[in-house]
Amino acid sequence: MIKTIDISKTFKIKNKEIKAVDDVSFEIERNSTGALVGPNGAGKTTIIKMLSTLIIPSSGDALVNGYSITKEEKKVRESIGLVTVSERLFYYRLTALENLIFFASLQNLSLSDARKRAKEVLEIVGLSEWGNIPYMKFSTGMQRKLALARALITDPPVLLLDEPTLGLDPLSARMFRDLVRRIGRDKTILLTSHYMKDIEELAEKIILLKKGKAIAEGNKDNLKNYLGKVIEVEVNEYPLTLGKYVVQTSTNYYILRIPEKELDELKDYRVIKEEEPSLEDVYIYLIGDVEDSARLEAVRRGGWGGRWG
Ligand SMILES: Nc1ncnc2c1ncn2[C@@H]1O[C@H](COP(=O)(O)OP(=O)(O)OP(=O)(O)O)[C@@H](O)[C@H]1O
Repeated sequence: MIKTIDISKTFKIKNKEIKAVDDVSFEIERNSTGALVGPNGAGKTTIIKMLSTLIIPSSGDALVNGYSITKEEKKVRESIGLVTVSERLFYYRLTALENLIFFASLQNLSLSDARKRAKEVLEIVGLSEWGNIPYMKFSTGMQRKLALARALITDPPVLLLDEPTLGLDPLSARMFRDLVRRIGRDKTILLTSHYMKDIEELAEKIILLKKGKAIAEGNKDNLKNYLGKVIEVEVNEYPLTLGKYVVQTSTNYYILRIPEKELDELKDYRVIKEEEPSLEDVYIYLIGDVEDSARLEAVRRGGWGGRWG
């Protein structure tokens, strides 16, 4: 189980304070998978870092596998496996197996036990045949699987995965998701991702973050029901506030994919189709804001003209 209780983190750079995480509370039940979703800078990685005891919260606390991240750091570390993409996780010249044996031996395993466990985790992630290949020859997909293998060495009850499919091609990402699903049956997992496919397929609970705050939470059906139907419409003009719903721009018309409940914001429109919402629709509705719309519009048009404001 993972439970955050009014957790906050403020970074100070010179005289400026950045509230990266602002009073966030959520719970991921034991042996289920949760996902933190939100734009760049929303605070996802900061939460993962606090849960893995790499940084200390400014206030609040969290329980990981029942242990407090502020009072029982050692127990928390023993309970988690962490997969991130931002650091150099392995020795480039060592083989996959040598790397894993090295990390397993750091867990107080004898050399023969470390070797045994390294082979087991390689097998779990489907890299057995590649054990004797140096890490530097690994593709991004293989590197990510090896990172997962490393996180599994101690068979931790909790896995924290920070953007685990970043940079993977669609097939590798699909295989990685399948692996996470298989491993996740008896683990509590919290992941972050910008890919709605990851969230759609893996997360039983979704926490939407924006500017450090949790702005919505639920399973995908709750969130989709909350949004209601989406309608694709063709319009000649639209108010700036609806810019985030534009999916296609032509010389003399726009196509918007807009929640039904916001349709009356439009003056004239021609309905193209009506659909159940996707998670991406929910994300755009809850996360995209007016500043984003203005930015998007500027990029589309290469300027600032031709719309209501
Ligand atoms: N060590 C740090 N020192 C100062 N500011 C930081 C530090 N780490 C993160 N921040 C700031 O905190 C905010 C949240 O960052 P964080 O990396 O948690 O966002 P994120 O949601 O993971 O974004 P991304 O999707 O880009 O990975 C950002 O404004 C970031 O610049």
